[in-house]
Amino acid sequence: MESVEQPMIAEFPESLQNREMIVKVSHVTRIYELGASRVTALRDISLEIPKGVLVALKGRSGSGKTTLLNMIGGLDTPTQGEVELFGIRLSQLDDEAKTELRRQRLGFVFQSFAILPVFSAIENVELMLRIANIQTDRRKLAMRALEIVGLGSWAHHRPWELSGGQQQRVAIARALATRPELIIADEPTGELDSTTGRQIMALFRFIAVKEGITVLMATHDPLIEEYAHMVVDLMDGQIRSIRFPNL
Ligand SMILES: Nc1ncnc2c1ncn2[C@@H]1O[C@H](COP(=O)(O)OP(=O)(O)OP(=O)(O)O)[C@@H](O)[C@H]1O
Repeated sequence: MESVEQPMIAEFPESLQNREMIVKVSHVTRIYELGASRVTALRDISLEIPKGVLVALKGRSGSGKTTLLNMIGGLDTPTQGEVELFGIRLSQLDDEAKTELRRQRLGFVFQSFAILPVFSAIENVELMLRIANIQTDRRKLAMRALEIVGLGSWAHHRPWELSGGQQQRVAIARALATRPELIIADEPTGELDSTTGRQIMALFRFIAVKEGITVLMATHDPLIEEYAHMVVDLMDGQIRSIRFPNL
């Protein structure tokens, strides 16, 4: 495979230069061993992500987006290199500490919504607060998260009474409710039509700007160019460019 010269760290525009960097990826390589064959999913990636921005990870299928999200979310371990979240080196944490860090400081949103059909919208959100071991005010916190995503009046509806876009909003409220510092979203608009997809991207931008929560989303969707503060283009496991289209 042709080797390209990667931008090491983005040259941040002035408005981001004094922000806290909440994610630091340093020279990360991830090689999957499948019997005798080896797949290099990420190759010497370095990247810094500032607080309070919407970051899009773009690239064709197989370019390494999900692998990089898994590294940053502490769900997988680099073959080489280091990931730091909030100044903590993930390599220094055992599995239990990583799980705790995820529960307390990260939120996850997936393409398939993954909300539970037997529970109402608010019960789905409260369940996450219970998992995060939050003992008090769960109903209030869940309602606030549903209000942020514009579903305050749908709190007691069950998923089958909601549209796909509304179900994804419940999933976003669930990720928001614990007040994470970083939300990681893998193709969150992949199952939505383009109008609904746009609304979800605008919502993520709103969450980044108004709530100060960094949102890192992997997407194929070209509409993200209109919403993301920072766009990282991946190709064959390497960063091809880092851009700042909407600051
Ligand atoms: N568990 C695994 N075992 C072996 N190879 C893997 C594994 N996960 C990913 N890969 C390979 O690593 C490369 C990057 O995959 P990855 O899923 O990160 O790409 P992606 O950009 O997220 O793709 P998509 O847009 O289709 O989700 C691909 O060649 C893929 O086949």
